[in-house]
Amino acid sequence: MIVEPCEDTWQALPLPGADVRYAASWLVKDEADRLLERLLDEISWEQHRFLMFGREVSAPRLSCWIGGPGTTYMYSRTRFEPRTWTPSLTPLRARLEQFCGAHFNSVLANLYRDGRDSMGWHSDDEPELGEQPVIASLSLGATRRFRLRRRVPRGTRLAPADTMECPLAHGSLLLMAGATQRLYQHDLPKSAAVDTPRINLTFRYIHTLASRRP
Ligand SMILES: O=C(O)CCC(=O)C(=O)O
Ligand SMILES: [Fe+2]
Repeated sequence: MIVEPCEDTWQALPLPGADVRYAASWLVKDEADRLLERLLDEISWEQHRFLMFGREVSAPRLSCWIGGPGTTYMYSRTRFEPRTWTPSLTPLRARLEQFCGAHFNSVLANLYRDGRDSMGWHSDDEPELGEQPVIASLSLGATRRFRLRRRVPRGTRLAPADTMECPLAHGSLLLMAGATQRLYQHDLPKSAAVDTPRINLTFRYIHTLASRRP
């Protein structure tokens, strides 16, 4: 499938020290609709399990880690071997590389089946992503609340006003670059009112580190 981004411009989010940009309708609605249908079918959705406080837990969403050879990804002390690129994702990756001026060799696909699925606060700061990762995040389906907040030392209180919210619309693209992961965390909270699915694709570049853990 050829994905033709529509003309759009970046809107920078006012987060000191970070580089976060949002393009509200990177894909026109028809293309976004078709891509959502294709990906629901094409991706082999799995429930990832990982360690949290020493216990194995199931992620509250379905996921699939996709990439080329050597793009093994470690998070929460769990190792994910990549699945291969799918027919819709290959041309999409090329378009995104051109639009963002960056290389991507992998993508984490997440499927939030409805508003009960979510993702907790985290930064995408694993060593294999490098010092200043460029992450392109494409959203399809239900609009969900994406939040960002500054990383602060443990025990520091943050006021509600310290959290910025950016609803991610069907066909939108969010780019996180520079010091964003080092300085900020993000999450996708549960939303009781949402009863339709959403797919999010975060395109990344995995560096092969000589010192990687086995
Ligand atoms: O679903 C989203 O918009 C966020 C996904 C995310 O943060 C991630 O995959 O690391
Ligand atoms: Fe993330």
